[in-house]
Amino acid sequence: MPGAGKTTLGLPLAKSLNLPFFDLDAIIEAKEGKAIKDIFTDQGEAYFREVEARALRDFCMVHQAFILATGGGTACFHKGVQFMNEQGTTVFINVSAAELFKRLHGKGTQDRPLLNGKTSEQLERELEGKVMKRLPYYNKATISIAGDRIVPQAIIEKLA
Ligand SMILES: Nc1ncnc2c1ncn2[C@@H]1O[C@H](COP(=O)(O)OP(=O)(O)O)[C@@H](O)[C@H]1O
Ligand SMILES: O=C(O)C1=C[C@@H](OP(=O)(O)O)[C@@H](O)[C@H](O)C1
Ligand SMILES: [Mg+2]
Repeated sequence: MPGAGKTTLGLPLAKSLNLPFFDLDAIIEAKEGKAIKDIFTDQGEAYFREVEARALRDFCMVHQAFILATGGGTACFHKGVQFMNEQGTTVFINVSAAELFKRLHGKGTQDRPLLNGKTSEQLERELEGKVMKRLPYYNKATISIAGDRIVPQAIIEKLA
């Protein structure tokens, strides 16, 4: 989910495993020459999902061993989780909707177009709804780690 810590945990995780780290949103922004939120505004979500799916597949064609932080929706559109599971190991960082709300309300929604412009109550409900809707996809991940204070070491232990 957005706010789960994919971007934050990805870099130290990659360092510990001696692997290069990449963030799919950053790759998309570089390719499109604009911020994720501007892609949503200018071209809409369906376009973003196509670009995201293409960027993921292009990336995997040229990279072998890496840690990739995806966006929260990557697994859930265009058979994302199925594709990623064919490529390697996927990790579901399972953080409660209540904790996601604590992390994201206020500034955390500014660059997250799907969560932007909502009241606190709307954001809380939106996060709960999204978690429920997306769980069937996230639950297909190879490895799942749950909790509101996940550290890179905990992921490494699950990978071992
Ligand atoms: N393991 C963690 N424990 C506590 N706070 C975290 C953790 N991971 C991320 N955060 C905080 O949550 C917010 C979103 O993190 P981010 O890595 O951007 O999430 P994602 O890439 O999954 O959307 C940031 O403010 C970050 O500091
Ligand atoms: O959950 C989503 O659908 C999205 C999550 C975002 O990434 P983060 O999960 O890093 O916020 C970004 O890819 C885009 O705004 C859509
Ligand atoms: Mg991120």
